[in-house]
Amino acid sequence: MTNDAQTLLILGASGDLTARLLLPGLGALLAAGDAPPLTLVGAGMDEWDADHWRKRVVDAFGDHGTAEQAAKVIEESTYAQADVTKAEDLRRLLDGAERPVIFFALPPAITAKACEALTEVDLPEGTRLVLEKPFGTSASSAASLNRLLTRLVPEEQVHRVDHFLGKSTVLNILGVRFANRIFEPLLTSEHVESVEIVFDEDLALEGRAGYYDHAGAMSDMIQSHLLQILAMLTMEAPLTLDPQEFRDKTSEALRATRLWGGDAKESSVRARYTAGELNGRQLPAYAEEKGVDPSRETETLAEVTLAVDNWRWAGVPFTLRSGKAVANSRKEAIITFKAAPRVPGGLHGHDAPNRLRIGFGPDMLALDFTVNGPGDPLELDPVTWDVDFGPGDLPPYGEVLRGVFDNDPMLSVRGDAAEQCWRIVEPVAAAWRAGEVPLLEYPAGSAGPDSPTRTDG
Ligand SMILES: O=P(O)(O)OC[C@H]1O[C@@H](O)[C@H](O)[C@@H](O)[C@@H]1O
Repeated sequence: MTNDAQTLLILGASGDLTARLLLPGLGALLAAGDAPPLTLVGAGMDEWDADHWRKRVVDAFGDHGTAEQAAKVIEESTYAQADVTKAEDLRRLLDGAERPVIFFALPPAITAKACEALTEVDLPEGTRLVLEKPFGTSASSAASLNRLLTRLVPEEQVHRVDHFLGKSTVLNILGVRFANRIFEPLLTSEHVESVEIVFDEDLALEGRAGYYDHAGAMSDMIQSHLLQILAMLTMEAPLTLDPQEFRDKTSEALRATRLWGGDAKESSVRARYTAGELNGRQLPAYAEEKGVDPSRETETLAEVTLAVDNWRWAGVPFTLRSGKAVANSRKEAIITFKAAPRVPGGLHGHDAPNRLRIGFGPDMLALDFTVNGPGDPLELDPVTWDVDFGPGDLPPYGEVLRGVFDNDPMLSVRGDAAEQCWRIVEPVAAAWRAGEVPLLEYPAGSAGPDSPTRTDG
């Protein structure tokens, strides 16, 4: 941890992201004693006084707020009403800030305007820019935003946040693959039949129409988070976790990734939930949720099958899927191995595939395989070995902020990777816009629409 004093300036301080994820992550980091001496400044359109802002911070920090450094940060924290798309307001906010971290907790269009305005401001030494997903809305808008950012600070000082990279089991993929000899030699097209990366949630829209109705499941989850997991699962071993080296490897994997079979009609599914009951809650149809424009045809569940077209993975389908309001929600990467080439005659009874599963909530690792089980010694039975990791020391936003304060961009998405992620999903988005893939329906609280690629279990 660096001991240089820093200022965390949150643009969009009154928003949902700040209260729900960013401040709780900061509180946990401060309570863990892992943050530098910090000044916290909130800025937003709302006319708040400092007391109102501090109360929001206290609420968001929860129990962490009583830790010594957290209490000090709260006490000294200030709030400024500002139009963050105006250079004069940004200049005022940055006046006297030490090595500022500017966190854009804002929608993409406002972030782009705020960055534009920053080109007219002399940025203090050591300024870092932290941008939320979605980073742009297409490969070309992401490329323009990247060009704009290079006019502000060097790439190592740009942190494109993907909080999935701060999740402990996502980071655990590195240890599972590259610190063991057991799994890595099997992770090739010779042994792997298929891979699924599934993040189904029992959460529904939860009042986020303003953002979600313009994003939909593919931009919200697949284009960002699930492609990052795919990159971690398919990358070659980095020499070190030096950010340049690590991100070269993940970018290389993304560059090899394209739509399976090249036809979105065959390789994608889109759907949205209708009314239903989920965990005792009656949910309205998505189209009837407050703030939703039904004519937009926003999907609440997306599934895309991809190929990672390189020597190691050619021929293995990778299916990425995420849905809202799904019952028994699964959050796992499931690597399904090919069957044993031949089971000796005489062994009988069970032929379920071997699987390695990496869970992203609950955080766990499991291996499903076949043994001669109890009873009849020649009858085969399935067994599962699993490891429960429990939560990481810090919530994902705590990890992300630790990287930013330490000037370590490893957990942030590099500019070229952000463009690649859009490039991968664009043929699907185009086919959806053209109506080539039907928008299916599934009742909230069901398992989602039927999909030929689906593995239940
Ligand atoms: O499970 P987590 O860590 O909250 O992440 C899932 C969330 O990730 C966010 O980035 C998405 O915008 C949400 O729609 C989603 O619910």
